[in-house]
Amino acid sequence: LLRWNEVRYRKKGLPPGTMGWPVFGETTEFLRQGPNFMKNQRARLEGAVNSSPLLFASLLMYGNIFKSHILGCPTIVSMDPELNRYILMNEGKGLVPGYPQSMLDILGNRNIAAVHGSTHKYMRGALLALISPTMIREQLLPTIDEFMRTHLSFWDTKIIDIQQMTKEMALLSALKQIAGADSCSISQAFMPEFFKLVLGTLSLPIALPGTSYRRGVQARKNIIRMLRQLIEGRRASKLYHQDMLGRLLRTEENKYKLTDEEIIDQIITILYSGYETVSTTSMMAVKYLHDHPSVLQELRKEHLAIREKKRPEDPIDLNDLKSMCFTRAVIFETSRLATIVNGVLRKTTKEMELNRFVVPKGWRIYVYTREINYDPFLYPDPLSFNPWRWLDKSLESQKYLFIFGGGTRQCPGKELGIAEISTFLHYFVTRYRWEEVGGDSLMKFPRVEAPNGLHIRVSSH
Ligand code: HEM
Repeated sequence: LLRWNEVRYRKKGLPPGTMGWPVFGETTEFLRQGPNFMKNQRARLEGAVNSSPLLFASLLMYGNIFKSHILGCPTIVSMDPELNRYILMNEGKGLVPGYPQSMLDILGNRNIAAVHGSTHKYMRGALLALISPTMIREQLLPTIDEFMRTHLSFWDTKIIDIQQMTKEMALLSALKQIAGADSCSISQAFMPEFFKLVLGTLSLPIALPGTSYRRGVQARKNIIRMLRQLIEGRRASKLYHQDMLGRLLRTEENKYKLTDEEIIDQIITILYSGYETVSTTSMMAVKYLHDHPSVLQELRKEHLAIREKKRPEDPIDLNDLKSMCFTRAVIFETSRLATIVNGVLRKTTKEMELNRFVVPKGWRIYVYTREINYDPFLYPDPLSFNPWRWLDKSLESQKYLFIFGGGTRQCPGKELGIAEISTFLHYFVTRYRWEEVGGDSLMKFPRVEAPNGLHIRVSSH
């Protein structure tokens, strides 16, 4: 079977690599070995090149790229920073998002990852209008501030699971930005449905009773029902709402006019894209700060200086946010060292040549960006947690920084996400001290997560 599968995918000019078993491919190895899977494949290729001068020459010239069969699809894995950049910058040449079917089914066909070309441009434009710098300054930041103050109340003298807390925080904060005061009435019913939706997107698309996929599809239906009710209520009441939904519904003041289906998928996009990224970065920042007291001390100094100039009830404003240089550095260093995003998925809409190798139509490309986060030339002593390195602003604009993706799909929520995590850290470090209860394990691949939670004992600062 192994041989048959190799023969089946034998085509002149494909990158080197093995295809594993029919159907399953090398998925088990990929998931079990994680980052080592990529390293092992590369080592195997390097071993093979000794017997093939041609392969040696092509690897030397065309970099780290191999073929495999993972997560149900023939896939090219690219670890080559230059090629990764090229792929991200050239969607128009037939390199479109290649996320799994379960994700597309559950997130909707107007979800940003499901649309290309002019529709993508339109949906992205509509999204950017909601989270522009002006919107952040005038509406989103005040909402985030108000939310964080309350969410972070009464944590002292308690043992909390910071993973659970940051997950709820990311979701409820986004929900409040979307639906304002109405979010309070729906949040309790919304939260469990949303968690089911997320699990469904990460599952195999098997619609049998009891599967995560089926539960995810059902959760999508329930979420659509809740959002439709909200939209109808808003239309009936005619009150002016200053939140994202209010803006989406006021077509007269909006350059981008969306149908109700598009509005719903746009809301699900915002909730889904910012959820795991913001929550996991916040959790890992808490973890790294705990393990590095000198960083925590510097961070706390920055936030206490901001608080000193304010009355307790004064919110964080854009000037405060801009002054949080060290906080921003902590967030970048956390994203880098924890590698919150290992890479992004693309697929080819036609056969093409990449780095002199043939990539057939419909193959996935795993733009694997993890390794670049540990490049000793870009980040000296790459395994140490050193936020100070980001105070040199040129690091944020270097061309191989893929923490927020790149090209036409670069994260539009980057500054919003940073604003949320910074506000969370502000109230967390100025109000509390904490220590880990201990014994919790952390998984780094395929997602960063603490399988049994990350428990900390919190006391007032
Ligand atoms: C620390 C937080 C965040 C990180 C690390 C992050 C990371 C990323 C990455 C790597 C991509 C590229 C995906 C791809 O190329 O396929 C992306 C895209 C995206 N992000 Fe974020 N993100 C963050 C926060 C947010 C937030 C708060 C939002 C909320 C609006 C958001 C909305 C999106 C959207 C809608 C896309 C798709 C853009 C498109 O396809 O045009 N992200 N993000």
